[in-house]
Amino acid sequence: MSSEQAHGAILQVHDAGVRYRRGWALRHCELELSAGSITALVGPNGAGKSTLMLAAAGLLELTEGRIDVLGAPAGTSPGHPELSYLGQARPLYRQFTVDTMLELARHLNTSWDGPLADRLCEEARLDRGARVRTLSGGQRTRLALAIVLARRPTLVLLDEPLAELDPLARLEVAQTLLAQAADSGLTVLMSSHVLSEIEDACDHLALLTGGRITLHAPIEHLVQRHRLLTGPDDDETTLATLRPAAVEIRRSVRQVTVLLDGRPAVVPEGWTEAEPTLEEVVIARLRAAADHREAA
Ligand SMILES: Nc1ncnc2c1ncn2[C@@H]1O[C@H](COP(=O)(O)OP(=O)(O)OP(=O)(O)O)[C@@H](O)[C@H]1O
Repeated sequence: MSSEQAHGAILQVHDAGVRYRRGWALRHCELELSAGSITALVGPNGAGKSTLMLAAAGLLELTEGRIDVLGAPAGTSPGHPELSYLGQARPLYRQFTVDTMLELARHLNTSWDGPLADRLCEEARLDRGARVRTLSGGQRTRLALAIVLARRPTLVLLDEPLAELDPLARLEVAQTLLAQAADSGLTVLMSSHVLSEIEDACDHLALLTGGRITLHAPIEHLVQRHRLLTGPDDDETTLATLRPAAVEIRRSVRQVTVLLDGRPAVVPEGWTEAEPTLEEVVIARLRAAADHREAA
């Protein structure tokens, strides 16, 4: 075990930048994942999530900065057998049956966990004799996930693994990832637009906006540290005191709602205080980042 793993940092992204022909997709990006964490990578379309994961998987060269995976630079030849990456295009042979696909994966991977692959396929109710091309999008995702996890990696990078899954399948995949993290210390970074399921599947959230990680925290802390204050929209004096810690101020009919990064010492008279949901915090942060970019 390397010193980085001993300290718990499985993935370290330092000042990473990727520049495509049209400009920077990632810039000054910092992120550190500790062992056994399951992190949701959330951000608007085009924020750089896939780019970050491709670079961490060693499939895309950084223009600047550094990414270390398990203590060695990403992309180090002959690659990291302990890292599994699942991109949005699931890497399966369409003509193969589920069984042949699993057999091939078993031959290609020295650390193949057959019983785990069988259990995940059973859980996904996959017909082992069915050809991959006849599977639905969600079933293909489940098969690809079974193969990725049965390789027994230390770190998995999953690009939108929940996108094509029905609500029950999302829950099952979430439970599988949580169990793997708890049982074998698996570390997961998964991009997702499905905010409602993130709380079931992940314990950390990293927000990627404009090519940088702008927020990274345990989900529990993230929700607890914010407060939603609602009051009359003509109370400009109170609003002025709240503004410095406000992530977002939204006005509706005769009311104003302020999402505060922090807790007010006292709730102002005529105002109510509530704990926001994770979705409210993330949406407010995404809107604030979009407004900031528009104003720039
Ligand atoms: N191969 C490429 N060549 C040129 N530009 C690219 C390439 N891949 C991505 N980009 C650009 O880089 C930026 C980040 O793209 P990326 O796919 O990483 O975002 P994303 O956050 O994964 O988006 P989404 O949520 O839509 O999947 C975008 O502006 C995109 O147009």
